[in-house]
Amino acid sequence: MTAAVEIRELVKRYPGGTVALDGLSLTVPAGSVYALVGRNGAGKTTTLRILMGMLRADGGEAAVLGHALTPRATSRLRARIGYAPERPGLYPAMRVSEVLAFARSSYPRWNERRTRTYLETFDLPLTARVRQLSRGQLAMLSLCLAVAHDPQLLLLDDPFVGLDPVHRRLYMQLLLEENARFGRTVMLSTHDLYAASRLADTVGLVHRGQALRESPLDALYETEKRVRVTCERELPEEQLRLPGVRLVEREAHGYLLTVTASGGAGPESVAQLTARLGQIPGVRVAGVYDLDLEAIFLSYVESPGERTLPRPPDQAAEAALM
Ligand SMILES: Nc1ncnc2c1ncn2[C@@H]1O[C@H](COP(=O)(O)OP(=O)(O)OP(=O)(O)O)[C@@H](O)[C@H]1O
Repeated sequence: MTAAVEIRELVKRYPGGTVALDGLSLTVPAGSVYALVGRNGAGKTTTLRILMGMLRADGGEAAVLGHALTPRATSRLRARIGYAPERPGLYPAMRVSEVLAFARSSYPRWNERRTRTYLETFDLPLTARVRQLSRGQLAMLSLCLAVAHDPQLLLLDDPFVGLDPVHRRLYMQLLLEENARFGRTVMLSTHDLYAASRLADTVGLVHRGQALRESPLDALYETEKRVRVTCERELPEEQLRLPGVRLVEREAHGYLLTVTASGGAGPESVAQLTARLGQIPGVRVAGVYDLDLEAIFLSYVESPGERTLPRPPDQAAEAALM
């Protein structure tokens, strides 16, 4: 089996008309740590809930651990999936020990020793009540619950929210260990692009219910670059828009280009693309720069109007209107 999750052309419409998924296709390789990233409302939670069988898609197909997602399959698959939802729905009055006992009764397999070790690692007292737990502590308890039954696949929805940097690092170490030692595939949605870049080997960028880009992280760094060009004379922007050039920004002595190599009809490598740019009369390539995951993310999903804050109302103009 090569894919732990395979999603093809998935569509989900909510009552009221919101199209949350608009033909989403993704492949999560078995054994990978896969980060699903995207803006608020991109469709990440919807995707994970469909994979858990908590929501029905309106179109398309999905397969989890080699099984097509039918209502019968999902109830059986749940024993093989560890799910940590965005907002864990635990009874506030229950103690941590009671939550564990309740969850244990639902699974034939349960690794009590490891669960206890994780609780200790996270300093989670068994006697605390759910309502006394902070947001970060709830996230950690949620992970303990998700891994306790030795699942093959972990689906974690925004797991780092509320974690302090020390706990976030511990949490990431545990995930990497779960992945490396026990071969669990981890698919997580997150806005924490630092964590995603440290953890994930594959990234899926979802935008408005569609996959904008899906790639191994190494390949993403290799193919997404910024190129600074200087121009001897005034040059229309359009001349720089070669295949593979996604964004063109004006600078003092030229332009800053955001480029993607190997993109469809684009060039095969960044070197080829810069060579072609250098052949444009009057253009000199001054430098090629790496991008981190956040910069890559922003270059795909940020619209130009969002880069500047709205201007405060002009008081003089307002006064003149009164
Ligand atoms: N129960 C619902 N009823 C109606 N619309 C919904 C419902 N749940 C989600 N949506 C809408 O579907 C879209 C996708 O939501 P979803 O929660 O999947 O996004 P997300 O990528 O997880 O966002 P975030 O990063 O903010 O958690 C959004 O426009 C959201 O408002």
